[in-house]
Amino acid sequence: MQSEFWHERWQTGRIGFHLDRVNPFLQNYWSQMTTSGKGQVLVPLCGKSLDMLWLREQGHDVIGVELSELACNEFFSAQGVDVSVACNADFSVREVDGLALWCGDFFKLPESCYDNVNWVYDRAALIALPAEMRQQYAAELKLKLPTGVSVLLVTLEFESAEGPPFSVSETEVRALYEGRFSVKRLAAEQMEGRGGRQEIESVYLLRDR
Ligand SMILES: C[S@@+](CC[C@H](N)C(=O)[O-])C[C@H]1O[C@@H](n2cnc3c(N)ncnc32)[C@H](O)[C@@H]1O
Repeated sequence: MQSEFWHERWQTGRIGFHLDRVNPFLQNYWSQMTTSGKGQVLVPLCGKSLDMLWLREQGHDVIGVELSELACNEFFSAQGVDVSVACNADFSVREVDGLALWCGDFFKLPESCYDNVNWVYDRAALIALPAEMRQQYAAELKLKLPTGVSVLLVTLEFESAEGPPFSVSETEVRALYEGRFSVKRLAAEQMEGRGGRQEIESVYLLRDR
């Protein structure tokens, strides 16, 4: 999936993936990720998701990573926050009150960004990528995340090979992550998706072994 595809989606406002509310799976299942206090949450391919605000409200520091400058600007302007932009490696970085948005290619994120990560929240990141990139994405996380990290992963399954979003089965989640994490499907809900097709939205808890 080329970055141009996503830039164009943001420029033309074709962002049907964006929710104007906090994802209910996050609210319902975050407590299963964390029993101990506050920490840092990495949100890969974050768009301008309100989920990051919710995580911040729980007292966590948040690092979002997003390709689109437009998305990053819209995230802060929607909150009426003026934010300055700094440069770091291949990224522009906006940071306010423990919430940092790193704007650039996730696959080029400096290793130091992983140093203090306690949890990862992935909603519509893995499923935004075609099969080969999903492997690279999971490999990146397995390699760079510090010991003890857990991941809350939200995926979609449906009868089509087209995407994004791409259908990702439980079998694939296990194949991608079981090398390092135990994988538990916490819930699955059937829903009507694009064009009325039947989709299953699942939430997984991945725990470092
Ligand atoms: C399907 S959207 C999901 C956004 C967000 N997680 C949400 O729940 O609304 C995928 C996002 O990933 C971004 N993206 C795609 N490839 C990326 C990459 N290589 N690095 C960083 N962001 C990327 C896109 O611009 C898009 O905003």
